[in-house]
Amino acid sequence: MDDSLPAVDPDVAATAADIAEMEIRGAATIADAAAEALAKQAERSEAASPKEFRRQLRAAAKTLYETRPTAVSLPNALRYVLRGMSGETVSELRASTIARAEEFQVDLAQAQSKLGEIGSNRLRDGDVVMTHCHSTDALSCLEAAVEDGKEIEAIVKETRPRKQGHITARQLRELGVPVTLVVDNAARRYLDRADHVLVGADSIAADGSVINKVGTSGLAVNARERGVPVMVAAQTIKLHPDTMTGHTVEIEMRAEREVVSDEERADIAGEQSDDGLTVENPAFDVTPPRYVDAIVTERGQFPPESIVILMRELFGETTGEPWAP
Ligand SMILES: O=C(COP(=O)(O)O)[C@H](O)[C@H](O)COP(=O)(O)O
Repeated sequence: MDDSLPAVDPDVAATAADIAEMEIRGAATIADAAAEALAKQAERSEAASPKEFRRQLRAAAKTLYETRPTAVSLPNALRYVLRGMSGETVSELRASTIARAEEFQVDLAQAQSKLGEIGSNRLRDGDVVMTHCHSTDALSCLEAAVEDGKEIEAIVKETRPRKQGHITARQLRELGVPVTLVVDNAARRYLDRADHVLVGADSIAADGSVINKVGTSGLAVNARERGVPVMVAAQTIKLHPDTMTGHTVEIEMRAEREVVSDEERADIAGEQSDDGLTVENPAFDVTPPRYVDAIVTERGQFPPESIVILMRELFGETTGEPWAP
């Protein structure tokens, strides 16, 4: 990678900052914003040569890529747009990049609604669904079920430390779905009332492991023990091609202030020095495939163990950094 990459457009820098600070969050939304940012870089570029244009786009992709490490939808989106950048002149390169980014955004939205229809077929009238975090793919399944006239109820886990469950609760209420909001620790008790656990994914590994908001794996283990099926709603943009060649998915560690304030930390430390106090804040965890009943994509639903077939078909042996030529 070239160290002397040019500065990026201020809007690209702003999008990157919003992703890092989680103003823009959730794997599909991040992918959509990244594609749009690349289009903006292309549109605003004043590059004097095709070579310079390509360097600017690579710089923009690198800036966006370095924001958060776990959701593979981000590098998949960047790779998709950059691979569509073609032409001999700056204006051809610009037009092809913008068109490719738009195509990506349209496909993303269509895939989500297709996935929603497929996922909703698993839900019956009167079902109670337990959710974790906030996933637009999971919401799409619930929305399609409601549009089909099914009465659905939801038990929504709060999802500490950032309480994305509140976003889920609000959106479900907008759909008219009755919501019971519970703290994460109450999930096992409320699984007795649930017919399904429904979550999204940030990445799906080749062995069918699901990487999603921390707390998903514990929920899935408890659901298996209680006999409640676990359904993962994940567009194929969440399939992690590098895992086909043995790479693991990096789990993002976030700031300890999301868990304890400075004041709370000082209070815990009391009279002691706080040297011996460690606060860890992993944002995601890994749910092994044996706890997952179905991965629902826009291409149909799959048992987790067979997802690698779809992954190979869609991504071939693609690996490497998204801006690699
Ligand atoms: O774990 C999260 C969000 O984590 P964060 O809030 O840390 O980004 C979501 O379940 C997935 O990203 C899927 O979301 P979607 O289905 O919208 O892609």
